[in-house]
Amino acid sequence: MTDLLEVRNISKYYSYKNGWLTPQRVCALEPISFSVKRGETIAIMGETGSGKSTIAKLISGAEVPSSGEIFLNGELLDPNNHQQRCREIRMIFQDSLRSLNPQLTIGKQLLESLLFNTKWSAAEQQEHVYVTLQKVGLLPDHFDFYPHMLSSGQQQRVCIARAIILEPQIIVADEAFAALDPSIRAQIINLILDLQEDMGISFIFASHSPEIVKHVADKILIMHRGKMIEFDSTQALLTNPKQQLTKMLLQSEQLNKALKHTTTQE
Ligand SMILES: Nc1ncnc2c1ncn2[C@@H]1O[C@H](COP(=O)(O)OP(=O)(O)OP(=O)(O)O)[C@@H](O)[C@H]1O
Repeated sequence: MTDLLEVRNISKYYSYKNGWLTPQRVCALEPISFSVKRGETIAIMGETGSGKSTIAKLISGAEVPSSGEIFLNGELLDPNNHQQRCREIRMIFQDSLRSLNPQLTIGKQLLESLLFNTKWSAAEQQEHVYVTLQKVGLLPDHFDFYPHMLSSGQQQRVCIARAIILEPQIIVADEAFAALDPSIRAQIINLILDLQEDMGISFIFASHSPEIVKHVADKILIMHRGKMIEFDSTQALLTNPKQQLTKMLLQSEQLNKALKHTTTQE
């Protein structure tokens, strides 16, 4: 497998004003570098506030890095070229279900990306939406449904349809499936694995769930207070973690919840 994505020394600082004081600078992410191969799945784990979402937003182009560069197939990605980024790298957000417009039918919402990013005829666009609905396990009839007419699992399938409709090379998901019922979550994860196999998409996802990470990820990146403290294959981190935090994050869901609780109390 060749490197599809290369992240080189990207960092993120936020500035915010605190009353009349001089602006404060927060380091959300210290410079990190890693690469992702075609078809590979990378999980990002870490406590709350460790920088997982920041990495997801920088890769998807939702935020501009303070330093560093990102290369796709060896080509430098321009942080301000949103059209290039949104074709090749798609993001599924934490509150993806709320990102569906309640006033537009599913078909119209899926057509939007095609209108802005392709020169296809209306008939070609419509046909592509039907094919995409089918790929995520929905029916052509769902084209005319409004979001409230679908179950949460079906709505999540629509979010995945929206992510794959432009046939991207990478999907970035930020805790996108955490709110789903466990049985639906399992179906959605399996759907993503099937799509990944069919379409050769690389998948980068932030997650607090060791169960999902162990099931899905080829490699795991461990974050702690804005720093990458470990990055290795899932197997290597399960059998020989170098950091105590890695061990704890990969232990059971219950221990993980306890860890999350103690870190938020700090
Ligand atoms: N827009 C912002 N302005 C100021 N600080 C921010 C901003 N976004 C994130 N941060 C800070 O950057 C750090 C990393 O945040 P980030 O959201 O990446 O963490 P996370 O690991 O994704 O957390 P969670 O698991 O809760 O989603 C935190 O200290 C956060 O408060």
